Amino acid sequence: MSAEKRNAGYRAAEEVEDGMVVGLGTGSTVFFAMERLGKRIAEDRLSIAGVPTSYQAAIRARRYGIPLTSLDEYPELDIAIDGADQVDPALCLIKGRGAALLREKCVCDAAQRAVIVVDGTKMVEALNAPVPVEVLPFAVEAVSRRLAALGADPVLREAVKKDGPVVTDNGNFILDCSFGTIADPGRLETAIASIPGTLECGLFSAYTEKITVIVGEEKGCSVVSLH
Ligand SMILES: O=C(CO)[C@H](O)[C@H](O)COP(=O)(O)O
Repeated sequence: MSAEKRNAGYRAAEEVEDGMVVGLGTGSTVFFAMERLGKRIAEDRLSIAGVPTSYQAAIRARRYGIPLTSLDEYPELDIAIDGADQVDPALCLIKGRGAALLREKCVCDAAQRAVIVVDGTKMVEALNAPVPVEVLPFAVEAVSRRLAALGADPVLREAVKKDGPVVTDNGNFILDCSFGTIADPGRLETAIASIPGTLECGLFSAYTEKITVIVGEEKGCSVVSLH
């Protein structure tokens, strides 16, 4: 599995050109892209700045020698590189296993292009994984009821190595919501977004035109886009 992830990440790093400002996603696959970018900075004098989507991404980027900046400094990014949990044939995504979906969506929205790095197990005919929803703790019960009315059975994500719920980098909770097979991701995303107290959900259905998916294979990778 890590060979596939490495191949996808390394290939994504080749999409980055000198002078670019790069959104840096969260997760094990995108870290390979960061590792490669760090190498290009050190060996090829690549000059870039990264906008990290989480504390974890920021820590990794620093370790690899990638200079960091912010979305305030650069509200428009040249490119974002990120992972995903599922990708459907229309290039709609489910993200958020790492609970970084809110900043990841801000960065994806701000980027001219989004390069999504996955292994082949993430490519599905229809999205059916639980959708993470970032929720204001104040409203968690009310939001939970509204999500249940949409057909989910929301589960408050529990932390590992900490008692109680996961608290995101933004101070919020995560509800993991299984909807079964999602027939219309855009419609569901809009319905979830309309619930007061919901910050974001892990459905990414509005960026299909600017997304390129790099699917890592045992040897090499394949590239999927709608254009
Ligand atoms: O959305 C994410 C974090 O919130 C990740 O990008 C997604 O979960 C993929 O992670 P990995 O590359 O480790 O499989």
